[in-house]
This record gives sequence, structure tokens and C-alpha cells, in this order.
Amino acid sequence: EVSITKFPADERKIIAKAHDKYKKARAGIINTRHGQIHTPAFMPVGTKGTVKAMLPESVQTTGADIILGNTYHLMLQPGAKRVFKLGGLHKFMNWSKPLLTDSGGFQVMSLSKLRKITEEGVIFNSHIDGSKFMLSPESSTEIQYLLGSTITMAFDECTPYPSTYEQAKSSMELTSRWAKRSRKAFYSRDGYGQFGIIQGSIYNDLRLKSALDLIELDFEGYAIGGLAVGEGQELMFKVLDYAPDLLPINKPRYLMGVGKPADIIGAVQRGIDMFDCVIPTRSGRNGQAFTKYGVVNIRNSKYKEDNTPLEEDCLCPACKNYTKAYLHYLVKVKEILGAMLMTWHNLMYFQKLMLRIREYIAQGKDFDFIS
Ligand SMILES: Nc1nc2c(CCNCC3CCCCC3)c3[nH]c(NCCc4ccccc4)nc3cc2c(=O)[nH]1
Ligand SMILES: [Zn+2]
Repeated sequence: EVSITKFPADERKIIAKAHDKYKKARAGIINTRHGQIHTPAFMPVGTKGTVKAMLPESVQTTGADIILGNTYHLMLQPGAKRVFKLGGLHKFMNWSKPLLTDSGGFQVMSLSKLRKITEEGVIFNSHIDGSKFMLSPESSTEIQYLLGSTITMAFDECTPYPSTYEQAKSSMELTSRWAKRSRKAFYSRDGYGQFGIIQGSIYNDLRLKSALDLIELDFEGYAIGGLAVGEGQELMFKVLDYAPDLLPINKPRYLMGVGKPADIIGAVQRGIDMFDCVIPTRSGRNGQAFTKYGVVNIRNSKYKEDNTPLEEDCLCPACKNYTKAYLHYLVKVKEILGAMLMTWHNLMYFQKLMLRIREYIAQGKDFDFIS
């Protein structure tokens, strides 16, 4: 058993004893203003105020307790102030459960064309109409407040991989200064939380310094950033062998941008509680279905007369009412229903994986299964 703490006003009960083989795995409940989050949790990504090809009520039936909103896209269009005026992102997109928004920096670096990093923040041109924007710890925190996020992420710089020790050090130090400004700009309310994001690339002393700097700011939870950026699973696990232990044991730990089922299982075994990844949604629209038999590329001609479902025991609409032949056809002719059914199945698959992991941890059972 591990101790109980506040998140942020309620208690976060870690309900299961740590698993012996991987004594760091833990199952818990995060209580927020918008409802409970059962951890380990997978958070589907909502891009422009929607989980693509899904109705919010459909996302709910897959078992998701929390989804991601998208600071970068929403601040450009329709604008955070407008979403606020319209009642906030929960109302705008008709999602009443918890919402987590990233701070936007990572997406600026991967999406916008021209950008400049200064001590103040990141200046960039909108990829939509080229107009100029600035994201800073203060503006990012305010934008996330206007959106009404349940969990706000501190404004950080995701250190690229590979980076030299010096590059990683100065990047991590910038993130620490930005974290302080983000924490100061956060308007704390019961049932809402702000997470710090630790950096430090693959250097353990930098990871430790980053954690110490952020623990001082007493965030409601902590994310491990700067991973899943091309370092590969082996190196990612090498960092995860020690990084989660640098963080408070009784607060949520979120591994950003991860990942495939095998990545998630390995990270849970190393003490991670929360995940987000575009894989189930993006690859679903691309014709890739995650199944217990492995990934099915439904566009493969071998499925064009396959009259069986993706998974005979899956309860999603795709598996209950349709065949692989039909999905093959829909995806091939780019029918919208194809994207819907493939996405629904993949989100269901990821939530079922998390449910099984939570159950195995709670029963103290080994969950080395890779599915
Ligand atoms: N602040 C911050 N965000 C990070 C993110 C974005 C997490 N998802 C946001 C989400 C918001 C809504 C829109 C979508 C994104 C990461 N994603 C990845 N890997 C993804 C690796 C990947 C996996 C599959 C496909 C593409 C890329 N590493 C990440 C590191 C950081 C980081 O240090 N700091
Ligand atoms: Zn299914």
C-alpha cells in the first residue's frame, strides 16, 4: 500500500498493493471536478474539439474517463476567448468528463512553420494563415483556463532527441524557469489540477534536477516529457527504469505521447499512471486495427472476402455488426463510416487493455501479456 494524498482537493486512493514482480505498478483513482479517472488510464486525443470520427457519447462507451483537448489548434481557431464565451470546451464539445490540455509548445515545434524560442516564450506563425502568435507560460496557462481544462499542463520545452548533455541541460533549465512562471499563473480551484513536466533527455542527473525543481512547485501531478521523440523503446525504458521514482509516489505520473500497447505495459510496470497517444485514432483512420492477434491492416486484399469480425468477442459496433470484408471495402473507398468503425474499435481495444491492466494490478497478478 502507498499513502493517500490530495488531488487536488479530493483524495487520490491508490487502491492496489504494488505488484511484486514489478513493485512499481500501481492502480488508483484520481478524483476531479469533472469525475473520476481510473488509473492506469489511456487518454484518447481530441484534436480540434473532437475525437476524430467519434461522437463524445461513443468515446464514453469505450470506457474513456478523460480525453485530451488541443491548446495549439483551439487557440488559433476558434480562439480560446471565444470558447470561453461559449461556455468552455466541455460545453462546446459536449464532453462533461475530465479534459486534459497540453501546454501547446510541443505542437508549435511540430506543426508551425516559422518559430522563435526566447526566454519569454515561443513566437510562431499560425500554420493556418501565417499570423503571428506567442505562447508563453502565462499565455498557455491562461488559454487552458479559458478552455476550462480539468488538468492543465505547465509550459515546457520538449528537449529534442538526440541532444548533447549541454543542450539538454540548458533546455531543462529553461523548462524549470517556465514551470515556475506556469505555476504562478495557474488559478487553482478545487477539483482542478496543474501538472509539471520534467525534462532532461536521457541524462539521469538532469532528470533528477528537473524533478527537484518541479517538486518544489508542488504540482498536483507530474508528466515525464522529452520521451517518445525518436529514442526508441529500449532507451525510453532505460529512462523509465529510474525517472518515475524521482517523482512523488502519491501523485499521478503521466508519460506524454505514449504509445503502443507494449510501450504502455512496460511503462505501467515502471510506475506510470497516465498515457495519451494519437495511435489508436490516427492509425484507425489509416486502416490499422489493433487486435489480440496483432495489428490488422484492413486494406490488405486478403480481407476482401473475409466474412468474420476483427475480434469475435469485442463488443464494439465494428465487431458486433460488421465483417472485415465490409471494413476493408469502406476503408478502401474512403467512406466516413470506415474511419468511424475502425476508430471505435481501436479506442475500445486500448480501454480494454487498460481495464485488464488495472484488474491484474488490483489482484496482484502478473500482467506481462502483450496484446
Ligand atoms: N508538452 C509536452 N508534450 C509532449 C508530447 C505531446 C503529448 N500529446 C499531446 C497531444 C495534444 C492534442 C493533440 C495531439 C497531441 C509528446 N508526444 C510525444 N511523442 C508522440 C510520439 C508519436 C506517437 C504516435 C504518432 C506520432 C507521434 N512525446 C512528447 C513529449 C512532450 C513533452 O515533452 N512536452
Ligand atoms: Zn471491436
